[in-house]
Amino acid sequence: MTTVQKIKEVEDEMARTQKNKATSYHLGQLKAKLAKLRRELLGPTGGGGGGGGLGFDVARTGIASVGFVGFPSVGKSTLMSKLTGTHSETSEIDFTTLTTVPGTLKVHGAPIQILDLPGIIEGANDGRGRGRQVIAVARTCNLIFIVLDVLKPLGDKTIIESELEAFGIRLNKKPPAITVKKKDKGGIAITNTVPLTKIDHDEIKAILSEYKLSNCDVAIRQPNATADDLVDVIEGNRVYIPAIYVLNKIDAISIEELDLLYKIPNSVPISSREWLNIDELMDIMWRRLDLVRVYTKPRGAPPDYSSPVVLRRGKSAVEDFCSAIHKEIAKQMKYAIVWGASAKHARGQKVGLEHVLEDEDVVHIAKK
Ligand SMILES: Nc1nc2c(ncn2[C@@H]2O[C@H](COP(=O)(O)OP(=O)(O)OP(=O)(O)O)[C@@H](O)[C@H]2O)c(=O)[nH]1
Ligand SMILES: [K+]
Ligand SMILES: [Mg+2]
Repeated sequence: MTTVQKIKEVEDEMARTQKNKATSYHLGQLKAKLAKLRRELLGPTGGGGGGGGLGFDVARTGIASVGFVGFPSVGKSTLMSKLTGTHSETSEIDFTTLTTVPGTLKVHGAPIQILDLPGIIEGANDGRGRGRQVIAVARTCNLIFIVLDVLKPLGDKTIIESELEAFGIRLNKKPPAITVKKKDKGGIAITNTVPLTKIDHDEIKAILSEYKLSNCDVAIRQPNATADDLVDVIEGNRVYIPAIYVLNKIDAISIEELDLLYKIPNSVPISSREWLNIDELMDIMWRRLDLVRVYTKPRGAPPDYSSPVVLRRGKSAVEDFCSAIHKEIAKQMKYAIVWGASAKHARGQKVGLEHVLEDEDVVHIAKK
């Protein structure tokens, strides 16, 4: 039996099994089995095929990247070409784009790389077409645009989400607040600071046993933690990426139909052909990228607001700011003065290399 067939078998058995007290151990086992099979499938020697990385290795530029994922002919290339001015072939024929086409877009002084990708279809992650390569590129992006055709958005949305999920991508989600600490002896100890509503001790034990974890401390601080959350923590190779649902081709529907579509969370209706509502899309893109702009203030001169140093959240300490300018600057720095949201007072605050900067802060570096 191939890995794909084994996955199908486990999925079928899960669908047949009703969740209740008596079945939770069994369901826990099945969920862990499924995660292991998927890992096998997606590994370097995975049975899924899909070809090598040909044409998918693009030079990564810019401070952050946005990948366009969607079914064929939803308008990904039309949007990417118009946004970046880089030509990417468009047509009414499916699978027009056959490789990753990169373009650059400057937003609030920050160069953002836009990656137009080939269309994917159901079964992409088990090797159909170039789906696996597309999803592998999406895994490395800082933000994903899931582009949907407004004439058939909901079915497509579910399929794309599950293809990305199966590849270990978690959309619009934070890593679960669960820790699993291995020990040499002592068996299994489960503690929870929140009530367990979606998982019970039997299911937790089944999952641990499937991963041969017979001595460990499990601590659950995640409200409504699920078996899948626990499996994600144990597997450990998940990526958590923000996603925006871009509902394209609104020029083809009525205002009444549009009102219904707005109810999809994290969605933005647009028309890439008629260039409608692109401003809103850009605003939301900027917010979800969550970048930190820092303005440099030379001694005795006003700050330079024209070209910010752009940093990523989580890598926005004064030290990161220094290395973004020149690798020697951190060594030469005596202290920095910071004005803005991260500073304690409006007059400016004297800080060191470890101080974390906020968006639109102004920084002066005093040298030794
Ligand atoms: N009505 C309408 N048609 C659009 C819009 N955007 C794109 N299209 C049309 O949809 C078709 C597909 O557009 P593409 O940009 O090639 O779509 P794609 O998603 O890149 O397609 P693949 O590369 O094949 O996956 C073309 O005929 C476009 O002109 C839109 O906003 N409204
Ligand atoms: K197309
Ligand atoms: Mg295309």
